[in-house]
Amino acid sequence: MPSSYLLQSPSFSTNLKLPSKPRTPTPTPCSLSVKASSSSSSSNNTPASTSSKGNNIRDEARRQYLTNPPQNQNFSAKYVPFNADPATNTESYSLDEIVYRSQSGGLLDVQHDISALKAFPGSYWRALFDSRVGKTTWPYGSGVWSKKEWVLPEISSDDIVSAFEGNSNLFWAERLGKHFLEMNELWVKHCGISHTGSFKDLGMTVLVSQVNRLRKMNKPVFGVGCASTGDTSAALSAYCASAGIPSIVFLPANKISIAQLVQPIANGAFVLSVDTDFDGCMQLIREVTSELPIYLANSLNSLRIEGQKTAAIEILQQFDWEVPDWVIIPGGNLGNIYAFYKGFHMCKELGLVDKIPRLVCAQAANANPLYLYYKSGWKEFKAVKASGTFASAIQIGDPVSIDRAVYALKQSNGIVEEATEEELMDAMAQADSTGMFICPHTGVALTALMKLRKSGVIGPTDRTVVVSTAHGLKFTQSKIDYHSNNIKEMACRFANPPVSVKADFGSVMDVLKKYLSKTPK
Ligand SMILES: Cc1ncc(COP(=O)(O)O)c(C=O)c1O
Ligand SMILES: N[C@@H](CCOP(=O)(O)O)C(=O)O
Repeated sequence: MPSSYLLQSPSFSTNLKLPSKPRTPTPTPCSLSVKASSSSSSSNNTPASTSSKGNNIRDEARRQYLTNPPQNQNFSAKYVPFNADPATNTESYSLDEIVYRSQSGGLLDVQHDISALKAFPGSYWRALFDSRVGKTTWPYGSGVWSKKEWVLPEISSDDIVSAFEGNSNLFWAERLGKHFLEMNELWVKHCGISHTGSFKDLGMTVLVSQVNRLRKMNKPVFGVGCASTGDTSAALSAYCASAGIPSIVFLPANKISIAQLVQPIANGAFVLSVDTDFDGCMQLIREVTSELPIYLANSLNSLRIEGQKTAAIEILQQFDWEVPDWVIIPGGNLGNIYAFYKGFHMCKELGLVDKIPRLVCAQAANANPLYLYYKSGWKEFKAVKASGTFASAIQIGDPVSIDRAVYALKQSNGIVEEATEEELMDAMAQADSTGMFICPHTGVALTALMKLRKSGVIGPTDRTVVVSTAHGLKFTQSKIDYHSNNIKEMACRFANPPVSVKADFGSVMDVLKKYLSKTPK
């Protein structure tokens, strides 16, 4: 068992002696009045959070809305059963209802009024979204809320709880691509460079904003709860704290990193450390939220998907609306793979692009129910008992969004791959050696890429995006274990342990000369 699991107390010790283009706004291309890019705060040299009249950015958004309300915009969204046949389905719910499951017990999906959105051409949406990047206009400075019409079109900007999440870095991983993968077009979408250090912020801003609205409507929501492997709980507690809403998090005891554990504690959440695994916590929170006025924040709640899907739209935007060939995503509870599919699909359906990328979902071999299902030719799904993995945030054996993931993969001609502990840790170390500092889950996704490159499925010139889902700084213990050669039955081929040396000139020179003679120029 990796030693990071043993971390529950901050007083752990280790063998390793490590020192303790913003875009130019494009004019909106149609006569529709769009409050896209009020530039009052940036054009008059006043601080971003206050206008020249002393209003804050929320006040300014309200004033803009009242003086110049949007014309001809009847955008709306509702819950429908996931993958229901639109021709026969009669079941739907307002987003202001508290409902997580369909009548038959299946998943729900947020369905947008596509015909209202289609009243505007793809070129309109592209220009509108592009015009909002790099601004502080409330709420469009967020990469999620810059697509508000496609996310929660009916929520008042006043109710939005946002840390201006999203707009994350999509960078060209030149050396990793060329050196380790013989490919020129490897890109990493760094969703972990975010407010709480993971992609969960994208969905949580949407969910907590809707909760804020529900509470103002006097709906019975005392607080918001989730089960978590560490990232959902961090995001939930931060957004709730920012809105003054109580949060309750169920964490599997001794199975998340110290950095993740401390996040909800610091943000004032009510933290339950439960003696079970994530699947056990998930079961408990589902039961609890059906009894108590605690709103369920896991991605079973389809509101989360609406925020997470914006990362896919961002990728297209960052490539100037050119579609990459492949997008590789690590999967656990499996909401995110569907969120990416949904974002890409909406862009195609609404004419922003003409195709979607092929999706790859990557799982840890120790927690691989989707992989096994895929390998069976989608014959029979069986939940598994997930074992310990360094990719601890995806240690999930009974994913709630299994149906969503299968749908996304089938619709995108997708593939599922898996990574052993050694493969994912080696991949992480290789990526880090090219200047990154990725999380083990991104190591899982990179392993999938390495396998697909080796088998020739992904070609040397294919433009490929690996989604990095969390910040590496949340998972330093795994890196310490690896670079200390401190993992049972793992060769740690790329370990780079520090060299202990006496504090005298001669010893230091000896060590350096040896290093220089061995290191290739
Ligand atoms: C860092 C990280 N990567 C990947 C995932 C997988 O996302 P999903 O559960 O949506 O499949 C999670 C959470 O499960 C995560 O926290
Ligand atoms: N990795 C997740 C697991 C729960 O995922 P969710 O997206 O279904 O809430 C976490 O960080 O808790």
